[in-house]
Amino acid sequence: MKAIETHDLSKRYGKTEVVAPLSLTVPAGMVFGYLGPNGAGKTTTIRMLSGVLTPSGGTGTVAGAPLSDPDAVKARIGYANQAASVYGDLTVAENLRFKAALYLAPAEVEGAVNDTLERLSLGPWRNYLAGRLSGGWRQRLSIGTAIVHGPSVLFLDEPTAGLDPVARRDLWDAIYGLTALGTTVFVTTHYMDEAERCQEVALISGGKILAQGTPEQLRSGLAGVRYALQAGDLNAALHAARQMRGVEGAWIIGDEVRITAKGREVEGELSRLGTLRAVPANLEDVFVSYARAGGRA
Ligand SMILES: Nc1ncnc2c1ncn2[C@@H]1O[C@H](COP(=O)(O)OP(=O)(O)OP(=O)(O)O)[C@@H](O)[C@H]1O
Repeated sequence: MKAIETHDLSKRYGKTEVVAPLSLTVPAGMVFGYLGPNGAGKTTTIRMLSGVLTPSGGTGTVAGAPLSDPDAVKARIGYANQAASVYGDLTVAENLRFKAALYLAPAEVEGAVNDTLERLSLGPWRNYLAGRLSGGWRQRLSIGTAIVHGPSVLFLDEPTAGLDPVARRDLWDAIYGLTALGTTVFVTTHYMDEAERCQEVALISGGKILAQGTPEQLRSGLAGVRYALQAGDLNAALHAARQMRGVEGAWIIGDEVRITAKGREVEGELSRLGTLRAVPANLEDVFVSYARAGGRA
């Protein structure tokens, strides 16, 4: 079953096409990553798919509801963004109850609140003021308010922005937990390590999808070879590598120079600069490669 399906969905402001005709299919029950640089059109796409922004063209269905019926879409989806929209002067349970009461019959509210507390491990914080929660737990509550009415598709717009690495990891565990009951999670992120955790990703740039597939499919489909180079003078090694024919790109990561080359011919020349080893491609390599091919380095 498809959780999201669009045909040529687009958005323009005046003459500027912010989202080019987008035909996207997201299977139900997975964590789907929407990955792209600032201004790529991620938030605009999410807002159209959530029924809060009217598309300029195209059609689509989300959780079985047509985008032409935004109220039906809104009733079936949840939406949380990086701003962690919760009321600081209400407790965790009160925040959930407030949101649930907007959508559910009075008799259903308390059960929905308790389910949500359990699904997100928020039980111990039930009577805590939301304003006193740490950033990670506040964001978790924000996700709770987005799922308390039982949507089958959840949109998360950069949910981990500004969180520390431990809070990010914990939040991702919670996001995964949501798919256990069949919720589809459509999440945007800038972080490549988070994209690796998605079951499927779409890479977008300039409002267009550059590639879509599982992280493994995208990595294995990449041309060229990649190396990590250790050298005494990293800057000198970086500049020397960049001068070589056959080297497509080089940059410093930590205490190594990471190099993308067209093929293995350049290996001998590179190994004269320091200790060289071949390394597997990651999603960042995939993204850079597609962005270059699309004319946007
Ligand atoms: N209301 C608007 N009027 C005109 N242009 C807009 C409007 N909203 C967004 N844009 C432009 O559309 C483009 C895409 O914006 P969008 O917020 O969707 O990108 P994004 O991928 O979510 O970026 P970020 O990662 O920075 O949040 C940007 O160039 C932005 O300036």
